[in-house]
Amino acid sequence: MKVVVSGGGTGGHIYPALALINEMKRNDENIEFLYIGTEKGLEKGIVERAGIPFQSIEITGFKRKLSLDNIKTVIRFLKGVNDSKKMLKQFKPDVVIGTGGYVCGPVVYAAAKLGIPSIVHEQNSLPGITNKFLAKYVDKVAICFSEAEKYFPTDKVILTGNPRASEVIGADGKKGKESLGLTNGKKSVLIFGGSRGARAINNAVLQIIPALKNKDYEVVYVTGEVHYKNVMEKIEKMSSPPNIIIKPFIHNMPDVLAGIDLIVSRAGATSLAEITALGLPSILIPSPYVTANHQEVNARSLSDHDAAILLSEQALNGEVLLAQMDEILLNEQRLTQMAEASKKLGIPDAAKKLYDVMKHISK
Ligand SMILES: CC(=O)N[C@H]1[C@@H](OP(=O)(O)OP(=O)(O)OC[C@H]2O[C@@H](n3ccc(=O)[nH]c3=O)[C@H](O)[C@@H]2O)O[C@H](CO)[C@@H](O)[C@@H]1O
Repeated sequence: MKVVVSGGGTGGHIYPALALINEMKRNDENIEFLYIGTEKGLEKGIVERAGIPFQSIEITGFKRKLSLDNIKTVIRFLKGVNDSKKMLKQFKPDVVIGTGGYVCGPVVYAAAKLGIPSIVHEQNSLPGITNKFLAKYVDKVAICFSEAEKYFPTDKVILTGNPRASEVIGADGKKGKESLGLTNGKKSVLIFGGSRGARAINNAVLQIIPALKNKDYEVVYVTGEVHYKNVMEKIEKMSSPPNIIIKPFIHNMPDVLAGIDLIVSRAGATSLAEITALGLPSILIPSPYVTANHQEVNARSLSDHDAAILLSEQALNGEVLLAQMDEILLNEQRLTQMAEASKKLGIPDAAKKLYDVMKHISK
């Protein structure tokens, strides 16, 4: 089988694609892949690092308001469709999948127009503009939250979950802890702001660094690549306690997640799929800067079931964050209750489900 995968911009669209690729490779050793992304998104680095053949097209997203930029975007979209058609005709895939981000627009549209079986994977509970547009042309729309069902044609939509959930299930928590130098048998919390980091979360963490010194738990704090230098400059001026490990980005996230007891993060859909697959309690601070506030909807799907605490960015500060971390991490019963509630929401066999749909449409 030959498969084209396209998805990009941020980790939330790229890691599900790679998890699916891994699942397909495990089941079919003759399978061939081509990943189509952009040069500018995070996908180029992450996909090439994973050793998957990568080609790029140029594309930008639509502005919500009418503008000259939108005309340029339409021109770029049409050029993207043309370039994608050339790549598809050359590679001759049996099936094409888009996992989100602007780049999938021209790639999946081109596939549908060439009569190649196609599918989009929507990670969020509120779909993005690209997937809503593509739903008209593709054979299937795979979703991760039942809340997303109503936005797509009933005969096309199917709940598969997010393939990253399957990937983290098989991860090695002990290895993850060792890779960061965490102590075995000690509780730990991982704080990160999605795949790119979040300034608001960084500011709150900076306020509590001195207070963390007296805590009987360890903290892994991921700043996001672009914020790392700035955060470290501030941290160097205070004395950072030994129970905090600070990183710009974590490349072995499945193993790390499997070894952690509590998550503090944004509410990106792929992170949530990982958290629920492993049954991890979380404090979620949805990004208010995303389309239609979709991260809050994602977060509610966990907090409504007591699997997570939803903390708005407006209410976020160091004191509140520390109090909530203590409330969960220092109370074994609370930790267990939240972990169980989280686990119930996970779809650990998502990768297999999605692969089955792809095999079905490619025949
Ligand atoms: C600002 C924005 O538009 N964010 C969107 C983006 O978020 P974002 O890319 O932040 O997505 P998620 O939080 O869903 O996923 C992040 C992914 O990166 C991984 N990771 C993160 C940090 C790190 O150091 N190492 C690492 O490997 C996580 O394990 C996860 O697999 O895509 C999500 C999925 O469609 C959406 O729900 C988010 O709203």
